[in-house]
Amino acid sequence: MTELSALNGRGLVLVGCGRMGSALLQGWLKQGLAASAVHVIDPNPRPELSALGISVNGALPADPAVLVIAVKPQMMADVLPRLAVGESTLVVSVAAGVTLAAYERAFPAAPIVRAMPNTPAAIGQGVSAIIGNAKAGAAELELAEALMSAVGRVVRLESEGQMDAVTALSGSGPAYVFHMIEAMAAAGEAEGLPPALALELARATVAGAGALAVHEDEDPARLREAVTSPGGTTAAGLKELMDPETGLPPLMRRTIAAAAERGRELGK
Ligand SMILES: NC(=O)C1=CN([C@@H]2O[C@H](COP(=O)(O)OP(=O)(O)OC[C@H]3O[C@@H](n4cnc5c(N)ncnc54)[C@H](OP(=O)(O)O)[C@@H]3O)[C@@H](O)[C@H]2O)C=CC1
Ligand SMILES: O=C(O)[C@@H]1CCC=N1
Repeated sequence: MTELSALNGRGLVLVGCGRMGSALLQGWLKQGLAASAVHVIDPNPRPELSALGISVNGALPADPAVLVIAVKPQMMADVLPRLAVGESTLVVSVAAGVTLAAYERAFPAAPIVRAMPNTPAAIGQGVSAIIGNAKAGAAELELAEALMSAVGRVVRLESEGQMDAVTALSGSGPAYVFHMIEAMAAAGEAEGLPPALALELARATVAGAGALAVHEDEDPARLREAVTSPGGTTAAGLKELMDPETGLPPLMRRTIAAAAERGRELGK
């Protein structure tokens, strides 16, 4: 695995240091990237960046090792024409929707990797999918993997065509889970629980179930069955939740289809 300290000589430029950019940056600094090697471009940078010794909105290195783009897709038309890198800089973008072809028009010589992380990256528990363009060889993909591994696990995609579905599933997915916590808590309240207790139980249940789901990669269907006593409470609840017409499967299908479609629109 590539060590991020290897970037300290030529440096890394981060364009957009909002929620995702700053989560990534924290991970990189923990993994040995020197603050003095980081150059952030952001219109409203957090004051602590300069205090850490990071260059903020200053002169950029002529030939950085990596250029990371973490601005909103809608900003891309403004941002890309202002940036220029050559063949020896790896471009990594985490933006939803925006295609490798769009980055290739801006950086025709560069190896380019699209990455799709998610917000658990902020605590090192994200999952990112990556896909590179034709100029991104094994070394560049390994470097992109090292960058995204700093904030969680990484999967490599077989084709860029999978990226909108990935974005809809794992990129947006934490929001669905947070909404499930909200919905479970509201339902607990409706059954008579005090709001704070309902929220505590919902949050702890999702956290515990999530931890169990990744523990030894257990099959979620088996985990579900282990909760479900024949003729018991879970079976009664799941009869509603798993209803093929009105339950979670068709709702999740529509949810992820809508998110993927939005990714395709953002890429146009
Ligand atoms: N949030 C998420 O869960 C995920 C987001 N992403 C992707 O990450 C990207 C960033 O999203 P997120 O971090 O949530 O958004 P944020 O709005 O939190 O971050 C974007 C940052 O870019 C800054 N910015 C705006 N214009 C420019 C510019 N011209 N040059 C440099 N920086 C600029 C913004 O500043 P200001 O706020 O002052 O405008 C902000 O700090 C998006 O493309 C999104 O698709 C990917 C996976 C998950
Ligand atoms: O909502 C969005 O567009 C971004 C991409 C995935 C998560 N957040």
